[in-house]
This record gives sequence, C-alpha cells and structure tokens, in this order.
Amino acid sequence: MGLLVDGKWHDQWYDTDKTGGKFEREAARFRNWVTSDGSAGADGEGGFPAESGRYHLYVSMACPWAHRTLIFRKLKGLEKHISVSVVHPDMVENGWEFRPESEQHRDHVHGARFLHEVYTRAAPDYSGRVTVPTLWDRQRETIVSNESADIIRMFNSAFDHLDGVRADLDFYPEGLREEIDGVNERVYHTVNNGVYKAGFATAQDKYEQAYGELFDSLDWLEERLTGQRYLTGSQLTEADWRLFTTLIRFDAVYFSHFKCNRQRIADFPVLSDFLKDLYQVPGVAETVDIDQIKRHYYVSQRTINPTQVVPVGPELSFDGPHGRDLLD
Ligand SMILES: N[C@@H](CCC(=O)N[C@@H](CS)C(=O)NCC(=O)O)C(=O)O
Repeated sequence: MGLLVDGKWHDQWYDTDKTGGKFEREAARFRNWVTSDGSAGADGEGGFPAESGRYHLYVSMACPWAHRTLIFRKLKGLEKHISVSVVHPDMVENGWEFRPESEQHRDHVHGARFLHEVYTRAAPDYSGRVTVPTLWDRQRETIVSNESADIIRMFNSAFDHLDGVRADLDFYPEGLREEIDGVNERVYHTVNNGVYKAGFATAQDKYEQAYGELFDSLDWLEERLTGQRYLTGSQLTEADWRLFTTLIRFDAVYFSHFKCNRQRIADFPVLSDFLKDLYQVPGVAETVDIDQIKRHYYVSQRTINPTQVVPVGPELSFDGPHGRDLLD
C-alpha cells in the first residue's frame, strides 16, 4: 500500500491525521476519454479513437470501482476489442502487483511486476495513488483514464460501431441522465464510498457519521426499489450497476471488516432480491469472484485486520428466485 511521489514508490497507508480521522478519497489523475472519432471527451485531450485491440484494461477482481468496468465490458460485448489484465488480490507494500509466472495475474502488455511501473511508463514523474481500474492505450503508450465513472461511460457508447458490440444496450439513456446522476451522487458518497469512510475512519465520530449515512441511504434504496424494478424505473441503467458492486461485497466484507453491521443486505427483503436480479443477468456472475474479494480486503488492509486471517464465511447465495421480473 503506498503511492508514487515524483515517480518513486513510497510505502504508506492513507493519511487520516490531517482530516481528524476522516477518510477522503483522492481524485483520479488521468482523465482523458476514448471517443468514437477521437475527439476530446468531457475533459482531457483528444486523440483516443475507439479502435479494436488498441486499449487494455487493468483491474482487480476485488475492487468495486474496477468491477463496474468489467461488467460494462462484458455486457456491451467488448471482450474481443478490449483486453484485460487482473492484478493479484494482495495489495501490500508495493501496491497492486502482478504475478508474472501466473496466467491469471500477468501483465499482458508490459510484463510488469507492479502496477506502479505502468503508471511511470505513462508519466515518469507521476505523483499520486496507483489505482485500478486503469485504461491503457497501446498505441500512444499512455494511460487514458483511471476513473471508473468515466470508463463505464466510454464503454457504454464509444465503441458501438465495432463488430459485435451491443449498440442497442444503453445504460445512460438521454432521457434518464438527470435522474441517474442524482441517484449516483447520493449512492457514491454514502454507499460506494460510504462503506470505505466507515471502514477507514480512525475516529469514532467519523465512523458513526459514515455508518449513519450509509444505512439511511440503504433504507432509502430499499423503499425506492419497492414497486419498481430498477433505480430509475423499468430500465436497467448505470445507476444500478454502480450500486450492485457495493451490494455484492457487503455481506462478505463491509458488514464485518468495515463495521457496517446494522444489518446485512440479506436482511433487506427488497435490496437482496434486487441484488439477485442483477447478479443473474447473463455474464455478470462471471465478473464476481468472492474469494478474491475477501482475500484482498482482509489481507491487504492490515491496519484494520493485522492478523491477515481471512474469514471462511459467510455462506452466500445470489441464485434462486427473486420475483423482480413481476414488477415489469
Ligand atoms: N476514483 C477511482 C477510485 C479507484 C480506487 O480507489 N481503487 C482502489 C481499489 S478498490 C485502489 O486501486 N486503491 C489503491 C490506492 O488507493 O492506493 C475510480 O473510481 O476509478
């Protein structure tokens, strides 16, 4: 666990001293966009046209932010156009690492040992955190983006003209954008990042505040999803996928490791069915790896779990009937 300072790796944990024990997530640094014609996107510079085989995605199966991008890659039919490498779940003194000898955790582009080497290839004097997901451009040999919220928007539409891509699937439809953005805003701060704020807090009051906001939001979501299948109505959108990656990790990790223990997702009748409904979308189960999820959090976050012992349970099942299709 650490970060790059002027291109040199430093091993250090998040500094919560300067914020009174509160965890604050650093903003991503690479913010360019792949677009269908290579024009600049919402921010950043142009020159990244959507082409088959050009881009490579670095992910961790454990990471909820990376998980979003894997789901979009899968559902949009981008697997043959965008290659992927999966880091090892243990993120310790060198940050995210590869295991060059293993097919499962190899860097297929650079054969790197550590993800921070990929960052310094893009920017030799880079300062900041080294995070997944990271989208690499083979042609310009640089990082396009390390912000998952942007990467899923690129995957949603920029590659639609390529062979076999599901242009008919739009997870950010024009007419729902305002509503999606509104839901995302609350879910991001209080749920996606809320669990981290609770888990990484080093002061009681900061933990309790995050815990309170998290469960207020889960109650709100439980109610919102009673009587409508998805967060913005009858259409499955990015808002649902962004919530999904936190819910799927909740009972295995956040409930215990991050002390988010008022109740499990399994104890919310509506949210637990919603979770099953999304999990059962064809292709999605293949993006979920509970063993790597548990291994990452319990082994890597030694300030929270110094023994690095990984719990055996809980028993989880996201299969089985959910009845959500009756809401359509
Ligand atoms: N804003 C980023 C956040 C990504 C992020 O924080 N990923 C975590 C893994 S779950 C990470 O790589 N952390 C390493 C670190 O902070 O040093 C995104 O959504 O893409």
